[in-house]
Amino acid sequence: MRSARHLKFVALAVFIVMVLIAAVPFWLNRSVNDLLAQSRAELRAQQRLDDILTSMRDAETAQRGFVITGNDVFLEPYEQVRRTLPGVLHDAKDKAPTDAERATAWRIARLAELKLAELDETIQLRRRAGFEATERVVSSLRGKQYMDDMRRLVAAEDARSMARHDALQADLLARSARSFTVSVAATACNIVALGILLLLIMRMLRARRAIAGQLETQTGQLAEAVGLTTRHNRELKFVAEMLRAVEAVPSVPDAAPVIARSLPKLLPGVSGTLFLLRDEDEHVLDRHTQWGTPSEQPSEIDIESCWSLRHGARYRTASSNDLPCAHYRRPVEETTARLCIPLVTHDELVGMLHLEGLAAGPAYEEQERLAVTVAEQLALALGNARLRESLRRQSVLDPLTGLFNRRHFDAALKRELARARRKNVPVSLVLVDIDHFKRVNDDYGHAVGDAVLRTIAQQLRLGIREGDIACRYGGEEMVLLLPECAAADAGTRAEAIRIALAAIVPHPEGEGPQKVTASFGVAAYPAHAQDAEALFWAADKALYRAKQQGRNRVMTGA
Ligand SMILES: Nc1nc2c(ncn2[C@@H]2O[C@H](COP(=O)(O)OP(=O)(O)OP(=O)(O)O)[C@@H](O)[C@H]2O)c(=O)[nH]1
Repeated sequence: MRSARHLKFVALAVFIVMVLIAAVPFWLNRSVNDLLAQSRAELRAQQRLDDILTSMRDAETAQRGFVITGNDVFLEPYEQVRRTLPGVLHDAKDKAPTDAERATAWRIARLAELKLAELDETIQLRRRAGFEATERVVSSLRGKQYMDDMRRLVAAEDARSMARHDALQADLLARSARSFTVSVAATACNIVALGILLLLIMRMLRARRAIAGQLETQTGQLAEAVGLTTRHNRELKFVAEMLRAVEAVPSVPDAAPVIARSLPKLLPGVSGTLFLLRDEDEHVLDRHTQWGTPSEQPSEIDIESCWSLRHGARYRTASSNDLPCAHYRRPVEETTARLCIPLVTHDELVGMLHLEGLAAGPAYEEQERLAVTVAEQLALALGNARLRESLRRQSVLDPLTGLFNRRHFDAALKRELARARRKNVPVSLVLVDIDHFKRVNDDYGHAVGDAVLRTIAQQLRLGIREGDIACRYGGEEMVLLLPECAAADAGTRAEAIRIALAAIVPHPEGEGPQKVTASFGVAAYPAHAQDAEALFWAADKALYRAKQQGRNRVMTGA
């Protein structure tokens, strides 16, 4: 841009110089014209003086003819001069080019007027007194003197005027020659300047074309960038929407339908399968969801069956030359690509995204970039969901037995009692206390005691329905909360658990007790108590009775 401005400035300067150069011959021509005008004015002034002299000669000849003949016919030229002379005299005096010439013109005019007066006088005399009288006056030579003076003045002026005219001609010739030389030089200069100007204009046009080309390229790049940004923004919006939805799910499996709904929007035409790492087995991933028209995939895969999981990096197959993963059930197609992306967050594997039907060719790179971005974000969101789930579980679960803890039990008891009141249904409570547990600890140590606690917890879990809650209330005391269960049914269930527990041989190798029993205290709302505290107290009293009556038994109600 700066160089274009610079070029414009130089072009303008060259143009001004050209105009100035072109003006020089005009200026010289004007001075030549001035000289010509001067020369012409000189000639006209001279001509006017000559005209006066000629007129006066004509008038004198006419006067002579009249004096000799007395015939008025001879006076005609004289009359003509009388009519025209004043104007001629006035012009001669007024239009003389210089002061000296003006003074001479005045003197000649004065002589002409005197001569004319003398001619008048002789003509009048001829009419009045006849030829002789007139001849005497004419012979006085007064009129001749006027004419001689006039002739002398005009001749002197002629000579001076010729000299001046010659000088002007010489000057004119010199100036014309100079003007020609300058004109030729100016034309040559202007041709050179024009050439420079043309070169500059061509350079300017070239620079402009280059700038226009650059601008066009930049405009194209800008449009491409805007298109790319718009597409990225749309993708980011979809990713953000998906992540928000995944963040809101209560557990990792709940995220599956959200992902299956969102990914087709982000990767249209691409089918996929989401595998998630199994909680209790770090080598197995379960198939959680699929979308699009995916190929058949196993319901669970081993880490070893996928190259991406083995190497911890995305794995792509796009032709039959590529080694397929073991979880592929169909051979690799030549027209589309498959991509396995491990979902890893904070160096921990969360799952694996298997994509199919990816475009082959250059569009693939773009799809892969997006798929990897989505997978990274998804791994993070799923990792967070898993963390949230685990934290939530930890806050309500007892770490040793995996049963709910006392805090959760208290809240659940209140909630179930309120529901029972609203729905007018019973709720039962079963307190479970291990018999002679102190002995187990004393005889085999706390580790074995803990193992016994876990065995009993497992047995309790197995013995209750879905929706029932088993808690470790504290120490070796556990409690079952059985919604919509009356005292009799609760007693029957407790009895079944008791029998199952008594039948277990926890340590067949002899490194722990061969038998474990527990006592059960059962109480129910509304049969034995109306509120949580009373219900618990009633169940505790029943438990106490079971202990009192020899342990390993179930006692019910107040
Ligand atoms: N190993 C282990 N022992 C526990 C735990 N919590 C409580 N205990 C033990 O459980 C025993 C409870 O003993 P007691 O209350 O005297 O009753 P018991 O020996 O079971 O006798 P009865 O209930 O009358 O049959 C104590 O020795 C506690 O130390 C635990 O988390 N792990």
